[in-house]
Amino acid sequence: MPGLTATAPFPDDVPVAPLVVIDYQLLLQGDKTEIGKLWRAGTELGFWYLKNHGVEGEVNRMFDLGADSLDLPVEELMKFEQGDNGDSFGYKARGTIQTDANGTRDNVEFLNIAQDDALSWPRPTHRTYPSTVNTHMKDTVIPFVRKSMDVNYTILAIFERQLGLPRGALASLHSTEEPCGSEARCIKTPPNQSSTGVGAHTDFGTLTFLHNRLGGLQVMPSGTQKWLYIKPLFGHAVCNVGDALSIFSGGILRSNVHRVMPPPGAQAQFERYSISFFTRPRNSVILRAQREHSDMVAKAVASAPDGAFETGSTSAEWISRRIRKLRLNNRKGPETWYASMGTEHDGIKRRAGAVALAPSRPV
Ligand SMILES: O=C(O)CCC(=O)C(=O)O
Ligand SMILES: [Fe+2]
Repeated sequence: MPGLTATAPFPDDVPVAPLVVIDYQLLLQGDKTEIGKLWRAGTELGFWYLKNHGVEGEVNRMFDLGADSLDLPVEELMKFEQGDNGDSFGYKARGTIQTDANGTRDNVEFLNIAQDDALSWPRPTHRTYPSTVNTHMKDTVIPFVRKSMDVNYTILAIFERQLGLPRGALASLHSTEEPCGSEARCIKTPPNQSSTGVGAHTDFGTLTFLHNRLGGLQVMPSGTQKWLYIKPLFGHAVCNVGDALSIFSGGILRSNVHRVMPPPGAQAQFERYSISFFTRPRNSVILRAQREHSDMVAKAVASAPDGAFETGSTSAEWISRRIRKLRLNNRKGPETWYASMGTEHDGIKRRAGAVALAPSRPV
């Protein structure tokens, strides 16, 4: 199926980000060198590849499910549209969100399936989904969600230890006893685009587990003004830290700015799909540094500007604000775009600066 397999090679003449490769099996074995590599990746770029994660089969099935679902007639998909109130779950139609401060329309569509709806299936916790999702909930979505949760919780437990937090301090903020914003996502970008797919952003939540076959994802390393492609590597996931985890850690872990551009070179002529899983905190968790529980986090907060990492916002409010402000129907001017921004942008860390705020352009 076009876009589902890499039908053209990733070009070798575009700038590429030097992500480290982390071996998930070594993490599970408690390998100290691998844990050290993960810690450096989490605190420096905030992105890394993950190999041997054991979710390859489920990911393949999610690519098929995503393509089948986003091939449904748009009138059918529109019955599940996320709307303008800041809800994430459901279908996001093309052209409904802005990709920069000028209000440039996006060209991607996606389907978000709540972790809670997968776990409570067949009873919906949040909402219902298109028929393709229902048909494959048991054999595809639920196994993908469960395995992705295991991967992200394993990484979270490592960061918890490395940050000097007591056992369970981060895990308890992500327990399933309360609804949360965690979700699986399939994104589809049409072929031969010249404009931005997903504008510069940080991820809203804790950890992202992403699967790409075509290029297009770009990251801007901190202290630079350069967008670098993340080259898809066969069987390797791309993982990254989101805002919530950056805030919990007092900024020690980095939630880096990234965006999705058309696939580079000959890959541009194909439809692009991506599959991701976002772990996010329980809805009522307040996004603030966990400084009472860790000297390392307390120290990081002490050296940051007053009030940094005290958002006063619950996880649910944080996500809802950011999605609401992205929707073009809610746009009042450039300030609506700025209000959609997360930790790299809104003054909590002041790292990426004005560059990430500028309209996105292909490199
Ligand atoms: O499609 C991709 O490669 C990444 C998408 C992304 O950054 C997101 O959905 O948050
Ligand atoms: Fe993202």
